[in-house]
Amino acid sequence: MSEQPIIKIRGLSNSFGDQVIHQGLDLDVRRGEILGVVGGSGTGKSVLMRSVIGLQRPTAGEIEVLGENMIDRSEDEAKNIRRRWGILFQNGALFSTLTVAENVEVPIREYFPHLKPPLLDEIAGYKIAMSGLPADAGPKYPSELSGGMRKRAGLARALAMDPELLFLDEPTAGLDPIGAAAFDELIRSLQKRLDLTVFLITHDLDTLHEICDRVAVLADHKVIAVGTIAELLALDHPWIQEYFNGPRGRAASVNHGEAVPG
Ligand SMILES: Nc1ncnc2c1ncn2[C@@H]1O[C@H](COP(=O)(O)OP(=O)(O)OP(=O)(O)O)[C@@H](O)[C@H]1O
Repeated sequence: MSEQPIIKIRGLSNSFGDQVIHQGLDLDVRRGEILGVVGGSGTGKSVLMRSVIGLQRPTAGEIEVLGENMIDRSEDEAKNIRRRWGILFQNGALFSTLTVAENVEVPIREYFPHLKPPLLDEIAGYKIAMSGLPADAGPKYPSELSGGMRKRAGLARALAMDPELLFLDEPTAGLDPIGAAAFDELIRSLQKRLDLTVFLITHDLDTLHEICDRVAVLADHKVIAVGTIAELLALDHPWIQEYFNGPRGRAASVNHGEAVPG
């Protein structure tokens, strides 16, 4: 794993009216890692992700993604960077009037408008299979799929353009524990196979233990700590201790065979 950050955030501030969300937030995401982002509800995890992908204009700060400055880019420049990442939004954000295959084809058509259906279908079929969906999922509409299958369809679309970077917003939310564990496994295996860097917002302690290389903690308007779970546990911050060392945190540690302090 290289030390060169694939996402570099410095001095990021975001506010809505009087409500300060981020102030002076710094964060590096290293190439090839799965970085988990955690924090209490409303601490601004989604706003952080939206800032990085250019959907939220920060009030101050610098954001570099894949070596490119993300602030004040022209639409053409932004489009060129966007094709290098994939995003799985919390609810899957699939177009309900398109089939799964058509959903996967949306970004491909945007960048390669001249590709003909046989090739488009072939690429979509490949991404659908890669996401662990059966081949017969392609012609189905999102409403015909289970929640877990919809997530996989969203993932297939996120992978459509062979991204280097994947943004996942609470990918296991709403899945049963077995479905969530299977989805974790899928993310880990895809990350290895495709050499992806993953920015992953989650509340799921099992996901953090199972697949995250490092975890960034949002509190007090910034990233207060980033490291492995063992490194975070060594810190004396009340939220971190409560989160990882509370009853659920301890159960997750035990389930993953880690030593639980005191
Ligand atoms: N477009 C917006 N306009 C005004 N306020 C917003 C906007 N987007 C987010 N907020 C506010 O910013 C705060 C942070 O929101 P965000 O969704 O990033 O939190 P979060 O950490 O992802 O929370 P959760 O864990 O509950 O999903 C919230 O108080 C939210 O209401």
